[in-house]
Amino acid sequence: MTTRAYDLIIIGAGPVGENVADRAASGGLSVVIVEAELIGGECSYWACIPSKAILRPGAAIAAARRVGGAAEAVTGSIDVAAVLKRRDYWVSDWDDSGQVEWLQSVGVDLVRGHGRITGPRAVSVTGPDGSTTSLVAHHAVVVSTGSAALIPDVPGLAEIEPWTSREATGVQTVPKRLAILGGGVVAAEMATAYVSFGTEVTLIARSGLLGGLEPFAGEAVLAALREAGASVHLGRSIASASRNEAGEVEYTLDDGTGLVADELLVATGRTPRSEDLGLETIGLKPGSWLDVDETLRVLTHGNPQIEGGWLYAVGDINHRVLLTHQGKYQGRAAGDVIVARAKGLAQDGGTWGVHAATADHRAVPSVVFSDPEVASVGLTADAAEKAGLRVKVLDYDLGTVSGSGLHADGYTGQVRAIVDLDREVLVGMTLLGPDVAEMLHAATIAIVGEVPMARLWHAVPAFPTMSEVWLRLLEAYGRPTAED
Ligand SMILES: Cc1cc2nc3c(=O)[nH]c(=O)nc-3n(C[C@H](O)[C@H](O)[C@H](O)COP(=O)(O)OP(=O)(O)OC[C@H]3O[C@@H](n4cnc5c(N)ncnc54)[C@H](O)[C@@H]3O)c2cc1C
Ligand SMILES: NC(=O)c1ccc[n+]([C@@H]2O[C@H](COP(=O)([O-])OP(=O)(O)OC[C@H]3O[C@@H](n4cnc5c(N)ncnc54)[C@H](O)[C@@H]3O)[C@@H](O)[C@H]2O)c1
Repeated sequence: MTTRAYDLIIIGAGPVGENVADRAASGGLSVVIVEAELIGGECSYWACIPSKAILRPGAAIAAARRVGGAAEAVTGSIDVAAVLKRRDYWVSDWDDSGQVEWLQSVGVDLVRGHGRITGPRAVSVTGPDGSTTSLVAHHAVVVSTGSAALIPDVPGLAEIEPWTSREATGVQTVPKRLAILGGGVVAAEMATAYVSFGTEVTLIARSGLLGGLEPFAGEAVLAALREAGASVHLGRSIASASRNEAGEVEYTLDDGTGLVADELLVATGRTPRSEDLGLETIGLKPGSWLDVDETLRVLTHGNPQIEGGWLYAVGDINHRVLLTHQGKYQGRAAGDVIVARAKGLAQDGGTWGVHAATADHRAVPSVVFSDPEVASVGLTADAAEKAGLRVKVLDYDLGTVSGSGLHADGYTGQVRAIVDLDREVLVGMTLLGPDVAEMLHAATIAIVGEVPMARLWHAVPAFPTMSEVWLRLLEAYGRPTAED
C-alpha cells in the first residue's frame, strides 16, 4: 500500500471536481483527483451532453417546419441511427482519454478507483485491480461525487431493471413504446426526444409538468407533448410493475389502469452519491446530502471531526442546485478559497464576494430543452410572493414581437418578468417558446448586476430580434420621468 500527500484531494471528477482542480492547481496547490468511472462525470457521458445531442435534431427539424419555404424542404423523417451516431461523437464513445490529457495539462494527478474518507484529511482509494492507495491532504478534501437516479419504492419497479436517465441518453436500440414516470426536467426532455424518434411515449406524472417553474411553462410543454402524440396521465403514479415472458413491462397506475411498454424510464429525481464514501468515519451520515456554507465548506454542526474547515462539498452532492453550470460556478469559488486559505491570503465569502456562491440563491439560470423551450432565471411570481417581496409581474406574448414572427411562422411564446418594486430591479424572468434558450443570459446579467429598470431603457435590443420583448416589458413597467 502506498501513501501520497497532496495539498488538496478531490473525490469525484465530474464537471465540478474538474473545475475545483483547475482553480486550485492554477493557484499553486498540489492536487489529486479520484474517479471511479469516467473523467467528466454524469454530465459529459449520461446527462447534459447526450440528452442535448439527442434533442437537437428533432428541434432542428421542428424549426425548419415552422418556416414557410424551409418547411417544404423537410420531406423525410428523423434519421435515428444518425442521431445516435452524432450522440456517440459528443460522448467520445464513452472514452475519457481526452479528459485525462486535460488533467495532465493542468498539472492534476489522477487516481482511478472508488474513494472513501477514512478520517480527517485522509482518503483511501480502491483501484479497479483491487489495489489500495492512501492519500492525505495538507489542506482540504473536496467531495464532488454528484448524484444518481432515485428509484421510488414501488412494488416490482427495481426488479424490472427500469431505465434511468443513463439508459435513456445512452440508448442503442430505440424502443417502440416508452413509459416515463415523473414530471420534471428529465421526463419532459426525454419525452420530447423520444416523441421526435417516433416512439410511442406514455408519461405518468403525479402532478403537472415542470413544478417549480412558472405554471404556464409546464402547461405549454404538456400541450405540445400531447399534440406531438404523447399520452400523458396527470395526477397519477405507478402502483406496480413487472416484466412478462416477452420482456415487456406491464405496469399498473394507482387508479388501477393496466398498461404495457417496452421500457420504463424512471425520472423521479436524484439521490446523493455518498452512501459508500466513509462519511461515518468523520461523524457524518452515509447517504446524506452535505450541507455547506457560502464558501462550500461542510457545516460542522458541532462535529469536532470536521472542524478546522478541511472538508468541502461542491456540486450536486450539496443539493443547492442540481445543474452543471451552477456546480462549476461553486467549483471555481471553492478552488479559489481553498488556495486563499492554504496560502493565508484574504478571503471574501460575503454576498457576491469572489469566494461565495451567492448566485445559487439569487440567479440560477436553467433551460429545459423541450419544445417549446423553457428558460428561466431568478424568482417565479410564486417564489417572490413566498419570499415576501413587493413585486410587479410583467407578462408579454412573445409571439407578437416582429423578431419572433420572422423567426417562425405563427410563433407561440410567453415571457414573464418579476420586478422588485422596492429596489426597482429585475429579480426573475421566464421565457417560453422555440429557441428562447440563448435569450436567457441577458436576464441573468440584469439580475446579478442589479441593473436599475431605468437604466435598462438604454440597453437597446437589435431589430428585428426576439429580444425586443425587453422593450415591451419596459413599456409595461413604465418609464421614469425626469422628475422621478
Ligand atoms: C438526464 C440529465 C440531463 C441533464 N442535463 C443538464 C443540462 O442540460 N444542463 C445542466 O446544467 N445540468 C444538467 N443535468 C444535471 C447535471 O448532470 C449535474 O448537475 C452535474 O452532472 C453535476 O456535476 P457533479 O460534478 O456534481 O456530479 P457528477 O457529474 O455526477 O460527477 C460525479 C463524479 O464523481 C464520481 N464518484 C462518485 N462517487 C465516487 C467515489 N466514491 N470515488 C470516486 N469517484 C466517485 C462519479 O463517478 C462521477 O464521475 C442533467 C442531469 C440529468 C440526469
Ligand atoms: N436541462 C437541464 O438543465 C436538466 C435536464 C435534466 C435534468 N436536470 C437536472 O437533473 C435533476 C433531476 O431531474 P429529474 O427530472 O429526475 O428530477 P425533478 O426533481 O426535476 O423531477 C422529478 C419528478 O418526479 C416526480 N416524482 C417523484 N417521485 C415520484 C413518484 N414516486 N411517482 C411519480 N412521480 C414522482 C416529481 O413530482 C417530479 O415531477 C433536476 O433537478 C435538474 O436540475 C437538468
